[in-house]
Amino acid sequence: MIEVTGLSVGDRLRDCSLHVPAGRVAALVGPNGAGKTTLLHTVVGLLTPDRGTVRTAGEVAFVAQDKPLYDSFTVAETLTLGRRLSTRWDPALATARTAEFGIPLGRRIGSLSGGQRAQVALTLALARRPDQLVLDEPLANLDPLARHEVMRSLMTAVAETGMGVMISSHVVSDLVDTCDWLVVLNGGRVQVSGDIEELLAEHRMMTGPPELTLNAAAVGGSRTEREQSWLVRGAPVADPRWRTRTVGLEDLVMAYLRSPEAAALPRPAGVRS
Ligand SMILES: Nc1ncnc2c1ncn2[C@@H]1O[C@H](COP(=O)(O)OP(=O)(O)OP(=O)(O)O)[C@@H](O)[C@H]1O
Repeated sequence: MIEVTGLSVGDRLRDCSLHVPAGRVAALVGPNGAGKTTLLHTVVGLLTPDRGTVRTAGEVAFVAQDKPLYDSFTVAETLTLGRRLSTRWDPALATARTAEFGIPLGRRIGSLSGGQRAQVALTLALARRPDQLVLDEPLANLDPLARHEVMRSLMTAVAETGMGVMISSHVVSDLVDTCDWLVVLNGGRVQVSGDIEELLAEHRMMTGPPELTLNAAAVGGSRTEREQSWLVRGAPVADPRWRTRTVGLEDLVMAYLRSPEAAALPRPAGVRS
């Protein structure tokens, strides 16, 4: 569970509120400089906000964007350090994961591939048996195969433990199959926070001839000489001259990012039952 209320950090985060229920796998998406890292650092306690509060339940493990590990340590030494720093350390999980990914315990961290380094960083976090895992761009700089492997192994861990995850990424397609909660951050503000299935069910794309007036709550749209298309939140428009189609996660995220003033937040603000 992550509950953020009225959070402000300089002009990097402005009055952010969101509530991710326990056990959810939340995607945190937004353009460069949106404030994703700042939000995650505040959630895990690395940054003190100017205003607002953060609540998390249980043990929180964080994997930072640059996956800080000691290059001169071997994998075994890295795991030993992890064990010394955690009271909940699961040695069997740590050894099984490194074996599963074919990472030799005697190898120095500095000589690992990007994918192996990501898996060691993830292993260090998972072996602490967290209730909430927070990952800042864990897939950055990884090739498509390694991205898939990291996400697959993460989802296996989630299925086994029921822990909550918040994972930031620029690439929505990496998260489509794995996340069930969406947070869109744009210009330091939370634009969207909600259950992905519910969000997709309550939005639709409406396309119609250019002269029609749309009587619905539109997030954003586009217009050509021949037609106009709008992402609409709420009930579909009854007029049969409008064609309606369901939206995917990428359509939804892009529409909100293009309309920074639009928002899809739970009622009452920031709190879900
Ligand atoms: N230590 C800092 N002090 C002041 N401003 C900062 C600091 N770190 C980042 N910023 C600024 O805060 C804004 C948000 O940065 P942040 O790294 O949180 O965004 P982000 O969404 O994670 O971006 P990216 O996707 O590029 O990693 C940016 O404008 C950045 O330049």
